[in-house]
Amino acid sequence: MRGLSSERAPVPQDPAGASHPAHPIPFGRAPGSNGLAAGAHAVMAGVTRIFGSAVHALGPVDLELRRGEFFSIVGPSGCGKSTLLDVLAGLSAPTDGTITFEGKRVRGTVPDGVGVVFQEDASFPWLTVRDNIGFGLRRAGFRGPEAEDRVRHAIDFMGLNDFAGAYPNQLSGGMRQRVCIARTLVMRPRLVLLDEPFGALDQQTRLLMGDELLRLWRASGATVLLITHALDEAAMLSDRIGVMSSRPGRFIEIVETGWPRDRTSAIAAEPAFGEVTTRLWNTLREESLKAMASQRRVAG
Ligand SMILES: Nc1ncnc2c1ncn2[C@@H]1O[C@H](COP(=O)(O)OP(=O)(O)OP(=O)(O)O)[C@@H](O)[C@H]1O
Repeated sequence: MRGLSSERAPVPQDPAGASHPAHPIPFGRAPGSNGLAAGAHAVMAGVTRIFGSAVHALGPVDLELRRGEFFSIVGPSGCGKSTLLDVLAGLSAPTDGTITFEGKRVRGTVPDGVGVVFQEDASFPWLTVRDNIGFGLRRAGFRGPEAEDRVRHAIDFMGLNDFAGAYPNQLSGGMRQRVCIARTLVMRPRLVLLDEPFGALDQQTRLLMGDELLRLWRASGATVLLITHALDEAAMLSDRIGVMSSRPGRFIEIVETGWPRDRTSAIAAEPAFGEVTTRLWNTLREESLKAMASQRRVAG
């Protein structure tokens, strides 16, 4: 296992070096099987987002996501994390700067190959688990045996076999979130953006879901960007963690964990895990105090 390393912005350039999964891939393809060279997968260059004339929410931000990596973002509340994700996904236009995904400019719409999972339970209450998971496929015109096969695999992979015909109100919060994740991943995105997907879950379920997310990440070969408030979650799951400043959010440190690709939540028992979380907290503490002080000024 490599040791912890950390650096201050700017973000380094490096090939992905992702290993190929040895088992079947229910949700996607092996890294590189789309014919694209390893390296930068998505790039934000000089990106800012200003709301109206007064709220400078983000940036300037430079970020290079490496193909197949698991990258998490932590930062003080209100620093612009969700704004960054929205802009990267093409859901919101940047005020300045450029975003590219697989070498193409992102403008106005979510590019083909990008999937987004939000914190709030986005399952459709009137559809069964099976139909929820197949929703995007049907909308994209996938029908017949291939679509059915993908949905069946997804249900199986997520351990939802006994609930395929159930409705969301018959499921636990963790299961509903699994349905939402499966619904995104069944589209086989090459870049998955997750905004606090486990925010509403209890600690135990979060840990289990984290392991599941790692399993999916390995199986799909996708690049993952996760936004989280939980430092231990970021430390446990990620290859790299970007720490953002208080608003307007910028990257003040990128921590590289050096975890092996086949890691699980058991990594939390390693001494190096404590080093990662301590480093994150040391950087974040000062920024969180700044954010709280400025919120107090606004309130007062
Ligand atoms: N549509 C909008 N119009 C005006 N201001 C906005 C809008 N969306 C976000 N903001 C502001 O931009 C700033 C960043 O918000 P954002 O939601 O990106 O932060 P965050 O880091 O994700 O917050 P949290 O950690 O609390 O979820 C905040 O001050 C927020 O009030």
